[in-house]
Amino acid sequence: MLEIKNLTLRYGHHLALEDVSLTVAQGETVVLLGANGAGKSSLLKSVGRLVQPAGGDILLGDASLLPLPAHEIVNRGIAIVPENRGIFRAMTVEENLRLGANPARARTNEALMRGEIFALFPRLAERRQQLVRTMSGGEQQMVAIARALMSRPDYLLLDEPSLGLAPIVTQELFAALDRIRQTGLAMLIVEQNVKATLTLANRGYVLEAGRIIGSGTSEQLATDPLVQKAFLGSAETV
Ligand SMILES: Nc1ncnc2c1ncn2[C@@H]1O[C@H](COP(=O)(O)OP(=O)(O)OP(=O)(O)O)[C@@H](O)[C@H]1O
Repeated sequence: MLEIKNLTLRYGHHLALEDVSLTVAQGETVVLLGANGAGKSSLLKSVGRLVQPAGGDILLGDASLLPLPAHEIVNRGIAIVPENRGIFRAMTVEENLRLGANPARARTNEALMRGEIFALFPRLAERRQQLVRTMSGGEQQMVAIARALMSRPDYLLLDEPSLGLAPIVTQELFAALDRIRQTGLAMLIVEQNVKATLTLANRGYVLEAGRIIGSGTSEQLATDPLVQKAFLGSAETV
C-alpha cells in the first residue's frame, strides 16, 4: 500500500499541503479531485521526491520514501507521469520507451514489456519510429504513460492526463487507462475530467486549498452535492 500520512508542504510561507492523508492499495484506482492550485501536483511531486515536505510521511508498505532520492522512487515501483508529460520530444516513440526501461527493475523484461505496452496502446505500435514532437497531444500523452509503464511500476501516478486533449482523444485515453487498470496496476489520478475519472476509479479524495475536505467511493463522490457543485457543474445526480 502507498500511504500519505499527515503530509505538510510549504513553499516559503505558502502552505501548499496541510495534514494530508490518503492511501492507495495495490490494484486500486484512486482519484484526487481539486480545483486549480489546490495542491494536487504538489502531492504527486512529494511522492516523487521532487519537493521536500515539512512534516508527515510517505510510506510504501512499512518503508518511508522520504529518505530516498528521486531516482530511487521508480526502482521501488512508483512511476509518475507529470503534467508536462516528461517525454523526449526529439526522440522516437521507441527511443522514449527504451529510456523508460532504464531503471534496474525494468531491464530484464524490456522486450516483453514493450509488447504488452503496444497491445495497450495499438496506436503507438503503428507509430513506433515517429518523432514524438510530430505527434498529437493525445498520442504524446500515451507515449508518456507508456514510458512510465516501461519501468514495470506497481503504482502509476498521473497528473491531469487529459489536460488539453479533445473530448474524443480523452475518451481514447480513458479507454487505455481502463485497460491498464484491468492489468491490476494501482493508479492515483489527478484529474479535472471528473466524470470520466469517477467512472474509472474505485475511490477518491477532494483536496481544497491544501486540505482533504472529503473522500468516498466513486459513487458517493459522484452524488455528493459539494463535488457536483464544484466539479460537475450541476446539482443533479450524475
Ligand atoms: N515551486 C513553487 N513555489 C511557490 N509556490 C508554489 C510552487 N509550486 C506550487 N506553488 C503553489 O502551491 C499551490 C499548489 O500548487 P499545485 O501546483 O500543487 O496545485 P494543483 O492543484 O496541482 O493546481 P493545478 O491544477 O493548477 O496544476 C499553488 O498556490 C501554487 O501557486
